Amino acid sequence: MAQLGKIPATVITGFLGAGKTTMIRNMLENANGKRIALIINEFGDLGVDRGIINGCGIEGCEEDDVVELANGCICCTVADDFLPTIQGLIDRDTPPDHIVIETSGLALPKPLVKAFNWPEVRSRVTVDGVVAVLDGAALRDGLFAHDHHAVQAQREADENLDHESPLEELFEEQLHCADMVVLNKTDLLTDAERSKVEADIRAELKKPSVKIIATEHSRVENAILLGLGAAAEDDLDSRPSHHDDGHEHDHDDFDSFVVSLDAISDPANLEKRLIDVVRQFDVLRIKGFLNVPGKPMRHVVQGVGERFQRYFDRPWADGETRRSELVVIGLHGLDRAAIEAAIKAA
Ligand SMILES: Nc1nc2c(ncn2[C@@H]2O[C@H](COP(=O)(O)OP(=O)(O)OP(=O)(O)O)[C@@H](O)[C@H]2O)c(=O)[nH]1
Repeated sequence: MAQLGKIPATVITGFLGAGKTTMIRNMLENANGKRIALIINEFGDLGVDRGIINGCGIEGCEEDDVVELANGCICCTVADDFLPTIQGLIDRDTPPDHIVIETSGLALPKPLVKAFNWPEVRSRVTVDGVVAVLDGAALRDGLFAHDHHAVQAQREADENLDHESPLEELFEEQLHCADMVVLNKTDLLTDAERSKVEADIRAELKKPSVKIIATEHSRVENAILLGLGAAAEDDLDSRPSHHDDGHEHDHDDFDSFVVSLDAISDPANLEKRLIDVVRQFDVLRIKGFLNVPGKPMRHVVQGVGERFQRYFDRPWADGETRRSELVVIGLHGLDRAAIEAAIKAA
């Protein structure tokens, strides 16, 4: 048993807003004393996901068990950022029982799995499994279609679709690298839609052994999620990638920036403007926090495409500056000035 004594690491991939952070929160809430360290690969320079996890108040979830990678792309920062981070975790006096890595929704998973073959890491950690979280509602809406002929035909028929979007490719990378697929947001699907989406995913998967688990709010038992024993770092060949020829992906495919706002007294009105922004520009995801005057709690905003959620998540801490900040993530070439103006328009 080559894996004996190694710390298992689970890599969680999935497109923007699929439900990765939600899954991690569930996992921490049900850790049952297992010490789980989290490595979060944020896209953009505002640690929103960290904020959501740290604000959770989950017992046993210690502040220093959450480590954030500074740069948005793991595959380019493996040596400078990721390896030292993982080394730091395993060199602790009490190393974690399990390491969970949430990749940015736009990251390629395979270079990350490859990084576990780095000598000092390989001897101590194994990739227990790669889990792909998928947004069932987005798939139903055909946002990441698998039928390339249809997509191509659609592109040719529609002048607005002339650019070769890298999104399908990224989506395939995540599926092909996965040991388990979590089909999330099934509350938004009918039974027939769910069967269709599952069949589409099954057709795209390369390994018949990969299980597809349908979930609402990313609820999967830890016993199912953790302990897959995949040793993915030894099994790279079964995970085909568009980038296996060494061709680097183009980091300019995506943009992200932070918009700082004044206090927001009417979040519902702001949401309307955000939906307009998503409709007008190539924006994929908007998320962040708002300072609502007169409210003791921080207000979270989460947008995936045109679907927005808002809620008060926790009280502002003593000494914490009450701020309103949103991260906007989209395809390269976002018109930042126009988007900022549209968001701020009274
Ligand atoms: N209706 C519905 N909403 C969900 C479900 N799972 C998650 N959401 C919502 O979808 C939004 C995105 O969820 P997250 O868990 O932040 O997604 P993520 O994959 O971490 O997103 P990124 O960090 O942007 O990549 C949040 O508003 C969630 O509350 C689900 O099963 N059904």
